Amino acid sequence: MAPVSVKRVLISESVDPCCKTILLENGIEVTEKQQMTKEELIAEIQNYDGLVVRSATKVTADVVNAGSNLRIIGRAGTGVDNVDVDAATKRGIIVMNTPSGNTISAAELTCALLMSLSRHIPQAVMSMKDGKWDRKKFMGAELYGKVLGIVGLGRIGKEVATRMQSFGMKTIGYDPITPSEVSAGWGVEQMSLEELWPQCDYITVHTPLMPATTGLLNDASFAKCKKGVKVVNCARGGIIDEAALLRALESGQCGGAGLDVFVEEPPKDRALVNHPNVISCPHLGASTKEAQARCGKEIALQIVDMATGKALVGAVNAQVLASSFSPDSHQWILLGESMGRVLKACTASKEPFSQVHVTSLGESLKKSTGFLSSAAVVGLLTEVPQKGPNLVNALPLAAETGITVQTEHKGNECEACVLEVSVNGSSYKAVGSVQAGLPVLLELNGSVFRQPVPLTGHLLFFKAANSTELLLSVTRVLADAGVELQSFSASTAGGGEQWCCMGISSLLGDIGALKPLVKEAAQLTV
Ligand SMILES: NC(=O)c1ccc[n+]([C@@H]2O[C@H](COP(=O)([O-])OP(=O)(O)OC[C@H]3O[C@@H](n4cnc5c(N)ncnc54)[C@H](O)[C@@H]3O)[C@@H](O)[C@H]2O)c1
Ligand SMILES: O=C(O)[C@H](O)COP(=O)(O)O
Repeated sequence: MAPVSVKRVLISESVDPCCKTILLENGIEVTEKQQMTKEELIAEIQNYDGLVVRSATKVTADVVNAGSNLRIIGRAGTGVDNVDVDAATKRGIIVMNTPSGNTISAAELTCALLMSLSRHIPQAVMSMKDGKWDRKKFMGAELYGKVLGIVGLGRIGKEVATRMQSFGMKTIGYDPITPSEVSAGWGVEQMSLEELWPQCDYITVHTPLMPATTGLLNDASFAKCKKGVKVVNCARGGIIDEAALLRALESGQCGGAGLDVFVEEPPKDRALVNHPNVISCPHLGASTKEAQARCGKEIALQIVDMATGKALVGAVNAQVLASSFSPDSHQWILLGESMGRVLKACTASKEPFSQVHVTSLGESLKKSTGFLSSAAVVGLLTEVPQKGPNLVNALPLAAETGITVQTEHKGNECEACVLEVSVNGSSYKAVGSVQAGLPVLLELNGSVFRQPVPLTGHLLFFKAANSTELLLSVTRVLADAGVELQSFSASTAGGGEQWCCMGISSLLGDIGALKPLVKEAAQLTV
């Protein structure tokens, strides 16, 4: 992928200073502005091509759309639920995060909340500060031998499990994606939620917030738990339904809750925070020097790597493009885009395409089918290079306009890209490759070029009856228009007609001058 130009970055939250230092060292201007209102952020964002946030900045569709120059939104941390990723994708903006930088810190806070719940440490501290010496009130229970249910066995869930096992807890869990054999390897027996709820003395949730996990612990699931179960949420507010939790605390069904996150942050409704059996923190899971240093450094390096075309790491909305950063992928991307543009120009019908089929051929292109199809769609949707969709938003935009894009890979001796499009029941096809480091067209609508056509500069394509006069007549039209002929390739003649392509010094002012000589003609710049 061509480097994504990032010259000015806005950091809108307290991110470790190493982030700014790394960006500055790599020639990227940095502005730090914290606690902006939504309106201030909308007014400010148009001046930047990069934005770095944590969880407090709400990067809504309004903010994304106001960022007319925005190319990258970097999340120095894990959750991207404060970023409208769909809106960013539609605008061709890459969203990236640093998901492992704060894993240990979030896991340690979870363990601290579990321990505090078992021994009422925060409540005892408050009572001491209040001048009391109350030894009876804070009778606790050992964690040793108790059952901890872990819902979500990803990075943090795993670290919590191994730490709490050292306290002698039995760890059971549920995760729809992490295989049971994998979690068994770190001591977590998996089971269905129905089986899990009644066994747990403690439950901790470590999933992302999404429709399937919103209200995962609700009135119905609390009812299935042991009376007095204690729960921890260090993931996202709303995974444990807050109203159901309050009801369970009041009835005693829930014996205590440790909360680091809330549906609304800071929470205006203080009922949970003020409940005597609730201990809470103001979203401190990632607030350690180490986690912040890691996340700040990682997001800065990821932005620099992307801006220099070295690698795309941590993208949450453009993973398919990660392989587009390999050294020789750039020419294949240019090929895909150019083939798209050629096919669009040389398609008799000017109706929008309904179906696009991209096939990559050759073992070395196995991982390139994703970005080749995005590149081809960019070419099909764009008249002028660099203006319009990019590799990030091409496929979502195609889907939005009703174009079906299919991709396929076939093992083959030669590397090539085959692009087929359908419009109004007719199909058009181009075949291209990269030869000697240059994108070339090999075949157009069934006509195979005798010499591969270099896809660069201004190109004039025409289809005409095979005749010796043709070339002379066309060059005369070019000369009359002051246009120089730079290269020429013709296809083998099929049915007496052939496709020809001329590299020309500039586009013809009026392509209509060729009409009496040819059956079809199109010119474009690639
Ligand atoms: N409190 C904090 O400051 C803090 C810090 C870091 C991360 N977090 C949050 O912690 C959560 C976990 O982070 P992580 O890095 O471990 O993420 P992760 O992606 O590594 O793990 C999440 C796991 O949840 C599982 N999952 C998805 N849907 C599920 C479902 N319906 N039921 C059960 N499991 C399901 C996934 O398969 C995955 O294994 C995220 O919400 C993240 O935003 C909070
Ligand atoms: O998802 C995360 O990384 C955590 O919730 C931390 O958020 P923060 O960076 O705002 O502390």
